[in-house]
Amino acid sequence: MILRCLHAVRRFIPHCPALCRDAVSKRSLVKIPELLYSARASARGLSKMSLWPFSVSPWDFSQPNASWNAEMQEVYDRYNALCEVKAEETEKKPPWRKLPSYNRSLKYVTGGVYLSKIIQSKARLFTRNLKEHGAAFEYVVFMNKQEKRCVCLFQAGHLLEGPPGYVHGGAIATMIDTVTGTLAGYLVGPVMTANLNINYRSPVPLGSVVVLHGALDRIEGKKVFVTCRMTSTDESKLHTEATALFITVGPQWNSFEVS
Ligand SMILES: CCCCCCCCCCCCCCCC(=O)SCCNC(=O)CCNC(=O)[C@H](O)C(C)(C)COP(=O)(O)OP(=O)(O)OC[C@H]1O[C@@H](n2cnc3c(N)ncnc32)[C@H](O)[C@@H]1OP(=O)(O)O
Repeated sequence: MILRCLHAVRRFIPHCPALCRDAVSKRSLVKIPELLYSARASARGLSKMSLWPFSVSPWDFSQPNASWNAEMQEVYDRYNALCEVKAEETEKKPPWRKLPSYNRSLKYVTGGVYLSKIIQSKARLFTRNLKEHGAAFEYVVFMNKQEKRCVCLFQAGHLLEGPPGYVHGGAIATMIDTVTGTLAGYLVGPVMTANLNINYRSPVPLGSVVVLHGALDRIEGKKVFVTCRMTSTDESKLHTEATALFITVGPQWNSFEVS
């Protein structure tokens, strides 16, 4: 019973590997009181951090944090202000909405209802699973449903280095997939990427802030075509251009097997 509890603790404290390794070895059972004390201490520490998984209200990674540079904060403030602007009298909501973002996104988005409970409990979004703020993907998506477009502010951390001093092309592709996929998913429900075409026009300096502009091109049956441009924050410099095709997927996801 105790072992099963410790295994459960190991599953839910992914950021405490040393404790988990110790906790599941039978030899360390004699140290259980110490381990429990240590687990409590870890829990206290982790609960102050963003990734504590037992938190009642999940951590929203779209909130500003200390790793953001002045430019990221300034552009964020600008778009965030748009989310508070009242639209025409006839419309109740402002046209812009800042999307929350969690490290277990599927749990909290509409599409998650199509997935089995097991998939939901295991599903992670890899862009949101690093402990260190600012090390990799710092981003926020603002959605304009009326205009069927979105913008994403992206600050690239040092772990995303490809060519010396510049962001890796795969990391850029990840962000384009994330932004276009979020837009498609927001507009039509759960989708899978079928095709992604990227033209890299100019390298993105590591640590810099860029803006991704995603826009719906068209919808044809199950196919959702989205375009994306990645530019400097003042839009004077084009970094990448991309087109993406998403295919809507539905309840058949329930038949996915989980190992
Ligand atoms: C409140 C907040 C909301 C949002 C909050 C979101 C939170 C967080 C978001 C993070 C956002 C991350 C977004 C990442 C999204 C991935 O990264 S998904 C992972 C990468 N993608 C994959 O692994 C997909 C693998 N491929 C597949 O599973 C299947 O091939 C697909 C794509 C589902 C298509 O399935 P299929 O059975 O082939 O589709 P099928 O019905 O036969 O074809 C439909 C149509 O599409 C066409 N088609 C299919 N594939 C292709 C292709 N590759 N090229 C061209 N045409 C194609 C077919 O020809 C057909 O055309 P029509 O005959 O209808 O004209």
